[in-house]
Amino acid sequence: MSEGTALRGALVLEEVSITSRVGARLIDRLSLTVAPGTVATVMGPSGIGKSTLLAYVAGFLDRRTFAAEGRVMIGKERLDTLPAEARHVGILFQDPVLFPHLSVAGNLLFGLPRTRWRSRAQRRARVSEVLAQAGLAGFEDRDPATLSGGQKARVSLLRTLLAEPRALLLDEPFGKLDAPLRAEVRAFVFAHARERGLPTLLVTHDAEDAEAAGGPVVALNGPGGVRPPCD
Ligand SMILES: Nc1ncnc2c1ncn2[C@@H]1O[C@H](COP(=O)(O)OP(=O)(O)OP(=O)(O)O)[C@@H](O)[C@H]1O
Repeated sequence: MSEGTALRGALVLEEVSITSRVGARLIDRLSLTVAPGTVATVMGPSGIGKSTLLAYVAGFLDRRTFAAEGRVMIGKERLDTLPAEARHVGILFQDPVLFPHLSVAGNLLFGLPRTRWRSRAQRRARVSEVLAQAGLAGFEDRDPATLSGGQKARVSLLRTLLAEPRALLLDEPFGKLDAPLRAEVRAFVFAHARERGLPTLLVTHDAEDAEAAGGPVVALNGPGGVRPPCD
C-alpha cells in the first residue's frame, strides 16, 4: 500500500494499571512508548493479562470485570477517554475474523472509508489493488470459507488496514499458523505496519515473533513484576 505512510504519532501508555473486580492486579503501572512504524512486543505467561491490556488500549475492556487507570495516547491525543469506535485502532486476533456471508471483496469493502473512496468503482478498484499487492489477485469473489489460514490472515489484515487505523494491536495473530506460514504472514504484517508508520503492539508467547518484531519487549510477570521495555 503506497499511501498512508505519513507518521501518525507514537502509541503511548502511561502508568496503566488494570485490576480485576475480584481484586487481582493484572497490570501494574505499565508505561511504554511505541514509535510510529515500530512493533513492540508484550510477552508473559498465560492468564497474566496480555489480551486484557490490548482490550484496554482498543477501548473494549469489560468494565464489569476490570477496573483500569492510566493514559493511552496517540501522540498527544488521549484515547482512553474516547469510545472504541472513535479511537481508530486496528486489532487482529488469533482467528481471523471475516464475515462468512460476504465475499473477500465484500469483506474488504466493509473496511473502506466511504468518505475517501466515494464511488463504488473507486472502492472496487482499491480493493483489487490491495489484493494484488498482497499476492491475492483475482480473489475478489472468493468465499472466505475457501481460503487457507494464511490467506484468511492476509485478508483480515488488509481489511483492518483499509480502515486506516492510527495504531495496530496484534493479539497472537500468528498463533495457529504452521512455522513457514507463520514467518511469511508475520513478515507481511510487520512490513505493512512499518511501511504505514503504524505504532504496533504485539502480544505473543513466541520469542521468534518478538525477535522478528525488532522493537521493545515488555515482559509481564504479574503484580509488581513488569520488566521495563528493553530493545
Ligand atoms: N471476561 C472475563 N471475566 C472474568 N475474568 C476474565 C475475563 N477475561 C479475562 N479474565 C481473566 O483475566 C486474566 C487475564 O486474562 P487475559 O486473557 O488477558 O490473559 P492473557 O495473558 O492474554 O492469557 P493467554 O496468554 O492465555 O491468552 C485471566 O486470569 C482471565 O481468566
